[in-house]
Amino acid sequence: MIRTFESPAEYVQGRHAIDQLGERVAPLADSALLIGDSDVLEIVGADAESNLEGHGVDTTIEEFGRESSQVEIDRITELAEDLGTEAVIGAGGGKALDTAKAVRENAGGAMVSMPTIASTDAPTSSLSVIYSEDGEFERYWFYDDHPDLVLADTAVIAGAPARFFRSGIADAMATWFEADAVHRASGDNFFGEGPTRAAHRLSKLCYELLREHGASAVEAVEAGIVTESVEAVTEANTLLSGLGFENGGIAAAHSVHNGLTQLEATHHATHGEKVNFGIVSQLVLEGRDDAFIEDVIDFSVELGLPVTLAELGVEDPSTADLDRVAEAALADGETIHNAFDVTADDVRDAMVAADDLGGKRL
Ligand SMILES: NC(=O)c1ccc[n+]([C@@H]2O[C@H](COP(=O)([O-])OP(=O)(O)OC[C@H]3O[C@@H](n4cnc5c(N)ncnc54)[C@H](O)[C@@H]3O)[C@@H](O)[C@H]2O)c1
Ligand SMILES: [Zn+2]
Repeated sequence: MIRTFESPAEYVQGRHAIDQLGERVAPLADSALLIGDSDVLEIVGADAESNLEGHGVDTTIEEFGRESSQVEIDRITELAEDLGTEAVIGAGGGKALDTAKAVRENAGGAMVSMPTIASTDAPTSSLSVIYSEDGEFERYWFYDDHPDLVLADTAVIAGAPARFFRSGIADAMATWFEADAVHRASGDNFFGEGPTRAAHRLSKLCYELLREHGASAVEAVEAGIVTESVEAVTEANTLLSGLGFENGGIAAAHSVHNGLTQLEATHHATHGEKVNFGIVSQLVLEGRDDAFIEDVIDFSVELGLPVTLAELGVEDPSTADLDRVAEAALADGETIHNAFDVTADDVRDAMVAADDLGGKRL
């Protein structure tokens, strides 16, 4: 079996890491197009621009329209090509970073991820998740290249609403359960090859850090302060989860997430919040014992993560709705097939059971 492990070229994390943006981008490019939505630009736009310009990187800023859709990718690609910029910098959450990656794929040059929230493991990966303009999951888009630089400023991340940080913990917890399921089923990683032992162990370290530091890190972010717990969890959410999911492979939790996007009512829930429900659904599919599942649910509840469909916005779902979610979770190419041989009835019933178990622990 061929095993592969790939990663971004450089990862930088810490309080005021943004002060190093210019010196780290300058060796990669003489000009940059920085994209972020209006809220993100308000927070980091001016600092990023002056730091880049201060290191001789000619910088253009463009407001991102908030959805990683083909239409938005095409619009920004045209701008990057017209400007002839040598680097695309994505600032913000997963959607801005995924859009920046797609623009780099189209326009060439270097790609820099500057996550301003630790909400997902998108910053390090070499793929984008593409949605319709209405926010429904459409497809994954895989690239040959990883980001050239990932720069995470923990002062910015700890200053953001804690909900994003909690969501990143859920996305990162899924990394362990999914990589472990793929490992046991001899499934593939995101590169279509076997996962390395390193990927499996990094995913486990990711989960351990979350269990050890998750609660205190969430409290710190609620207070807007940076502690070593915040550093540990940011690293787990961003670096370890990113390396772990891509190199270790994902499974049912993310397929349930993708299925849930079929229901309009879930669109206000974050990626991580939907993934959290997917984790418990996956554990039910695996036939884990009651105590194990209750422990994961209790940790989620302690952190304030949703464990029921109602918390995701879906009150009293009809069987037809749940069947639609289950069928979407089992669509061709879905990652659930990496580790599970199950039917739509199995997935629907696992979601009903997860919802029921979650409701009992609230
Ligand atoms: N490509 C991958 O490998 C990968 C992995 C996981 C998730 N994803 C994708 O990532 C997306 C979800 O990302 P997300 O949950 O980060 O949502 P998001 O990108 O929509 O960002 C959420 C919000 O955070 C706000 N924000 C960002 N930084 C802030 C700050 N410092 N302070 C205040 N507000 C701030 C933004 O304005 C935005 O409204 C989904 O599309 C998902 O599919 C991709
Ligand atoms: Zn995810």
